Amino acid sequence: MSAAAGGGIAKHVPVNQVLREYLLASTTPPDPAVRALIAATDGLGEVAGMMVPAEQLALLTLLTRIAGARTVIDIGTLTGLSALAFARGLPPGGRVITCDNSDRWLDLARAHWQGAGVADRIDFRLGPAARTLRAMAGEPAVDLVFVDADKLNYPTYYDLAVPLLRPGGLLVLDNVLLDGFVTAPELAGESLQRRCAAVLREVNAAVAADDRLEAVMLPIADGLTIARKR
Ligand SMILES: C[S@@+](CC[C@H](N)C(=O)[O-])C[C@H]1O[C@@H](n2cnc3c(N)ncnc32)[C@H](O)[C@@H]1O
Repeated sequence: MSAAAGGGIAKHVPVNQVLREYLLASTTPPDPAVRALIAATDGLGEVAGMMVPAEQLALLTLLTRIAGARTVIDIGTLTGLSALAFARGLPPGGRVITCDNSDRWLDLARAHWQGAGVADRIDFRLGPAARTLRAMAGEPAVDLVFVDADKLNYPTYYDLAVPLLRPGGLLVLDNVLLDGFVTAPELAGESLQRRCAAVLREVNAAVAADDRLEAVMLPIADGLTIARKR
Protein backbone atom coordinates (compact mmCIF):
# COMPACT_ATOMS: atom_id res chain seq x y z
CA MET A 1 0.00 0.00 0.00
CA SER A 2 1.35 3.43 -0.84
CA ALA A 3 2.06 5.98 1.89
CA ALA A 4 -0.85 8.05 0.54
CA ALA A 5 -3.30 5.13 0.77
CA GLY A 6 -2.03 4.29 4.24
CA GLY A 7 -2.24 7.86 5.48
CA GLY A 8 1.23 9.12 6.36
CA ILE A 9 4.71 7.65 6.32
CA ALA A 10 5.65 4.16 7.48
CA LYS A 11 6.49 4.18 11.18
CA HIS A 12 8.33 0.99 11.95
CA VAL A 13 11.17 0.03 14.24
CA PRO A 14 13.06 -3.03 12.94
CA VAL A 15 13.23 -5.62 15.74
CA ASN A 16 16.76 -6.95 16.23
CA GLN A 17 17.77 -9.39 18.99
CA VAL A 18 18.40 -6.62 21.55
CA LEU A 19 15.03 -5.03 20.90
CA ARG A 20 13.29 -8.42 20.95
CA GLU A 21 14.75 -9.11 24.36
CA TYR A 22 13.52 -5.71 25.48
CA LEU A 23 10.04 -6.51 24.10
CA LEU A 24 10.03 -9.75 26.05
CA ALA A 25 11.32 -8.05 29.20
CA SER A 26 8.49 -5.53 28.88
CA THR A 27 5.82 -8.22 28.56
CA THR A 28 4.32 -10.20 31.47
CA PRO A 29 6.78 -13.10 31.83
CA PRO A 30 5.61 -16.58 30.83
CA ASP A 31 4.59 -18.71 33.80
CA PRO A 32 6.89 -21.61 34.78
CA ALA A 33 4.84 -24.18 32.81
CA VAL A 34 5.06 -22.17 29.59
CA ARG A 35 8.79 -21.51 30.21
CA ALA A 36 9.39 -25.23 30.73
CA LEU A 37 7.63 -26.16 27.47
CA ILE A 38 9.52 -23.46 25.55
CA ALA A 39 12.79 -24.88 26.95
CA ALA A 40 11.78 -28.47 26.13
CA THR A 41 10.85 -27.46 22.57
CA ASP A 42 14.10 -25.53 22.19
CA GLY A 43 15.90 -28.71 23.17
CA LEU A 44 14.43 -30.56 20.16
CA GLY A 45 16.70 -28.73 17.73
CA GLU A 46 15.45 -27.76 14.27
CA VAL A 47 11.77 -28.36 15.07
CA ALA A 48 11.94 -25.48 17.56
CA GLY A 49 11.98 -23.13 14.57
CA MET A 50 8.26 -23.88 14.16
CA MET A 51 7.16 -23.03 17.70
CA VAL A 52 5.11 -19.96 18.46
CA PRO A 53 7.47 -17.36 20.00
CA ALA A 54 7.00 -16.17 23.57
CA GLU A 55 5.69 -12.69 22.69
CA GLN A 56 2.91 -14.27 20.63
CA LEU A 57 2.08 -16.78 23.34
CA ALA A 58 1.46 -13.91 25.76
CA LEU A 59 -0.78 -12.25 23.18
CA LEU A 60 -2.76 -15.46 22.57
CA THR A 61 -3.48 -15.80 26.30
CA LEU A 62 -4.48 -12.13 26.48
CA LEU A 63 -6.76 -12.39 23.43
CA THR A 64 -8.46 -15.43 24.92
CA ARG A 65 -9.21 -13.46 28.08
CA ILE A 66 -10.26 -10.27 26.29
CA ALA A 67 -12.60 -12.23 23.99
CA GLY A 68 -14.02 -14.13 26.98
CA ALA A 69 -13.37 -17.25 24.91
CA ARG A 70 -14.71 -20.58 26.16
CA THR A 71 -14.04 -22.67 23.04
CA VAL A 72 -10.84 -22.28 21.04
CA ILE A 73 -9.66 -24.21 17.97
CA ASP A 74 -5.87 -24.39 17.66
CA ILE A 75 -4.75 -25.58 14.21
CA GLY A 76 -1.19 -26.97 14.41
CA THR A 77 -0.31 -28.41 17.83
CA LEU A 78 3.41 -29.24 17.47
CA THR A 79 4.63 -29.45 21.12
CA GLY A 80 1.51 -27.84 22.50
CA LEU A 81 2.63 -24.28 23.21
CA SER A 82 -0.23 -22.38 21.60
CA ALA A 83 -2.72 -24.87 23.10
CA LEU A 84 -1.18 -24.19 26.53
CA ALA A 85 -1.31 -20.42 25.98
CA PHE A 86 -5.02 -20.65 25.10
CA ALA A 87 -5.78 -23.00 27.99
CA ARG A 88 -4.16 -20.47 30.34
CA GLY A 89 -6.63 -17.80 29.22
CA LEU A 90 -9.79 -19.92 29.47
CA PRO A 91 -12.29 -19.77 32.31
CA PRO A 92 -13.07 -23.01 34.19
CA GLY A 93 -15.08 -25.28 31.87
CA GLY A 94 -13.49 -23.80 28.75
CA ARG A 95 -11.77 -26.01 26.18
CA VAL A 96 -9.12 -25.93 23.49
CA ILE A 97 -9.51 -28.27 20.54
CA THR A 98 -6.00 -28.61 19.14
CA CYS A 99 -5.23 -30.60 16.03
CA ASP A 100 -2.25 -31.85 14.12
CA ASN A 101 -1.65 -34.47 11.45
CA SER A 102 1.25 -35.77 13.55
CA ASP A 103 1.33 -36.93 17.16
CA ARG A 104 5.12 -37.07 17.29
CA TRP A 105 5.34 -34.54 20.14
CA LEU A 106 2.05 -35.38 21.84
CA ASP A 107 3.56 -37.10 24.89
CA LEU A 108 5.79 -34.09 25.49
CA ALA A 109 2.83 -31.74 25.05
CA ARG A 110 0.58 -33.77 27.36
CA ALA A 111 3.22 -33.96 30.09
CA HIS A 112 3.48 -30.16 30.11
CA TRP A 113 -0.29 -29.62 29.88
CA GLN A 114 -0.58 -31.89 32.91
CA GLY A 115 2.21 -30.05 34.73
CA ALA A 116 0.35 -26.80 34.09
CA GLY A 117 -2.89 -28.30 35.43
CA VAL A 118 -4.81 -27.68 32.19
CA ALA A 119 -4.72 -31.11 30.48
CA ASP A 120 -8.46 -31.57 31.10
CA ARG A 121 -9.18 -28.43 29.05
CA ILE A 122 -7.21 -29.56 25.97
CA ASP A 123 -8.70 -31.98 23.46
CA PHE A 124 -6.13 -33.19 20.89
CA ARG A 125 -7.45 -34.40 17.53
CA LEU A 126 -5.13 -36.30 15.21
CA GLY A 127 -5.52 -35.89 11.47
CA PRO A 128 -5.64 -33.31 8.70
CA ALA A 129 -6.86 -30.01 10.12
CA ALA A 130 -9.43 -29.55 7.34
CA ARG A 131 -11.10 -32.80 8.40
CA THR A 132 -11.18 -31.68 12.04
CA LEU A 133 -12.73 -28.34 11.07
CA ARG A 134 -15.34 -29.98 8.80
CA ALA A 135 -16.30 -32.35 11.62
CA MET A 136 -17.07 -29.35 13.84
CA ALA A 137 -19.65 -27.86 11.50
CA GLY A 138 -22.62 -29.00 13.60
CA GLU A 139 -21.14 -28.07 16.98
CA PRO A 140 -21.87 -24.90 19.00
CA ALA A 141 -20.17 -21.74 17.77
CA VAL A 142 -16.50 -21.25 18.51
CA ASP A 143 -14.98 -18.14 20.13
CA LEU A 144 -11.50 -18.17 18.61
CA VAL A 145 -9.70 -20.05 15.82
CA PHE A 146 -5.91 -19.91 15.55
CA VAL A 147 -4.38 -20.99 12.23
CA ASP A 148 -0.74 -22.09 12.42
CA ALA A 149 -0.33 -25.20 10.25
CA ASP A 150 0.65 -25.85 6.60
CA LYS A 151 0.56 -22.56 4.72
CA LEU A 152 -0.73 -23.99 1.41
CA ASN A 153 -3.97 -24.95 3.16
CA TYR A 154 -4.59 -21.53 4.74
CA PRO A 155 -7.35 -20.74 2.19
CA THR A 156 -9.19 -23.92 3.24
CA TYR A 157 -8.73 -23.18 6.95
CA TYR A 158 -9.95 -19.62 6.45
CA ASP A 159 -13.02 -20.80 4.48
CA LEU A 160 -13.90 -23.43 7.09
CA ALA A 161 -13.10 -21.36 10.19
CA VAL A 162 -15.16 -18.21 9.62
CA PRO A 163 -18.56 -20.00 9.59
CA LEU A 164 -17.62 -21.79 12.83
CA LEU A 165 -17.07 -18.52 14.71
CA ARG A 166 -19.75 -16.77 16.73
CA PRO A 167 -20.35 -13.08 16.02
CA GLY A 168 -17.61 -11.29 17.93
CA GLY A 169 -15.35 -14.36 17.69
CA LEU A 170 -11.74 -14.06 16.55
CA LEU A 171 -9.85 -15.56 13.63
CA VAL A 172 -6.10 -15.36 14.31
CA LEU A 173 -3.69 -16.21 11.47
CA ASP A 174 0.03 -16.72 12.06
CA ASN A 175 2.97 -16.21 9.65
CA VAL A 176 1.02 -13.79 7.51
CA LEU A 177 4.22 -11.98 6.46
CA LEU A 178 5.98 -15.22 5.51
CA ASP A 179 9.48 -13.92 6.22
CA GLY A 180 8.58 -10.72 4.39
CA PHE A 181 8.02 -12.46 1.05
CA VAL A 182 4.24 -11.82 0.91
CA THR A 183 4.87 -8.54 -0.89
CA ALA A 184 7.01 -10.25 -3.56
CA PRO A 185 6.63 -14.05 -3.49
CA GLU A 186 8.82 -14.40 -6.59
CA LEU A 187 11.86 -13.26 -4.56
CA ALA A 188 11.70 -16.22 -2.15
CA GLY A 189 14.62 -18.60 -2.62
CA GLU A 190 12.81 -21.93 -2.58
CA SER A 191 9.88 -23.04 -4.67
CA LEU A 192 7.78 -24.10 -1.65
CA GLN A 193 8.42 -20.76 0.03
CA ARG A 194 7.39 -18.93 -3.16
CA ARG A 195 4.14 -20.91 -3.30
CA CYS A 196 3.43 -20.34 0.40
CA ALA A 197 4.08 -16.61 0.06
CA ALA A 198 1.74 -16.42 -2.93
CA VAL A 199 -0.99 -18.28 -1.03
CA LEU A 200 -0.57 -16.08 2.06
CA ARG A 201 -0.77 -13.00 -0.15
CA GLU A 202 -4.13 -14.18 -1.52
CA VAL A 203 -5.47 -15.04 1.94
CA ASN A 204 -4.35 -11.69 3.36
CA ALA A 205 -6.14 -9.86 0.53
CA ALA A 206 -9.28 -11.95 1.01
CA VAL A 207 -9.36 -11.33 4.78
CA ALA A 208 -8.91 -7.58 4.34
CA ALA A 209 -11.80 -7.48 1.82
CA ASP A 210 -14.08 -9.84 3.76
CA ASP A 211 -17.26 -8.00 4.83
CA ARG A 212 -17.83 -10.57 7.58
CA LEU A 213 -14.61 -9.56 9.36
CA GLU A 214 -12.76 -6.55 10.70
CA ALA A 215 -9.06 -7.31 10.63
CA VAL A 216 -5.71 -5.90 11.69
CA MET A 217 -2.34 -7.34 10.66
CA LEU A 218 0.38 -6.92 13.27
CA PRO A 219 4.12 -7.11 12.49
CA ILE A 220 4.77 -9.27 15.56
CA ALA A 221 7.28 -12.07 14.88
CA ASP A 222 6.40 -13.41 11.38
CA GLY A 223 3.16 -11.40 11.29
CA LEU A 224 -0.17 -12.07 12.97
CA THR A 225 -3.61 -11.13 11.69
CA ILE A 226 -6.40 -10.71 14.22
CA ALA A 227 -9.86 -10.60 12.65
CA ARG A 228 -13.13 -10.20 14.53
CA LYS A 229 -16.29 -11.69 13.04
CA ARG A 230 -19.01 -9.04 12.79
C1 LIG B 1 4.13 -24.09 13.04
S1 LIG B 1 3.77 -25.66 13.71
C2 LIG B 1 2.61 -25.28 14.96
C3 LIG B 1 3.22 -24.58 16.14
C4 LIG B 1 2.35 -24.59 17.37
N1 LIG B 1 1.09 -23.89 17.15
C5 LIG B 1 3.06 -24.01 18.58
O1 LIG B 1 2.35 -23.53 19.47
O2 LIG B 1 4.29 -24.03 18.67
C6 LIG B 1 2.79 -26.37 12.46
C7 LIG B 1 2.18 -27.71 12.80
O3 LIG B 1 1.19 -27.99 11.81
C8 LIG B 1 1.15 -29.37 11.60
N2 LIG B 1 0.54 -29.64 10.29
C9 LIG B 1 1.09 -29.54 9.06
N3 LIG B 1 0.18 -29.86 8.12
C10 LIG B 1 -0.97 -30.17 8.77
C11 LIG B 1 -2.27 -30.57 8.35
N4 LIG B 1 -2.58 -30.71 7.05
N5 LIG B 1 -3.20 -30.80 9.29
C12 LIG B 1 -2.90 -30.65 10.60
N6 LIG B 1 -1.70 -30.26 11.06
C13 LIG B 1 -0.74 -30.02 10.15
C14 LIG B 1 2.62 -29.81 11.69
O4 LIG B 1 2.70 -31.19 12.00
C15 LIG B 1 3.14 -28.89 12.80
O5 LIG B 1 3.13 -29.53 14.04
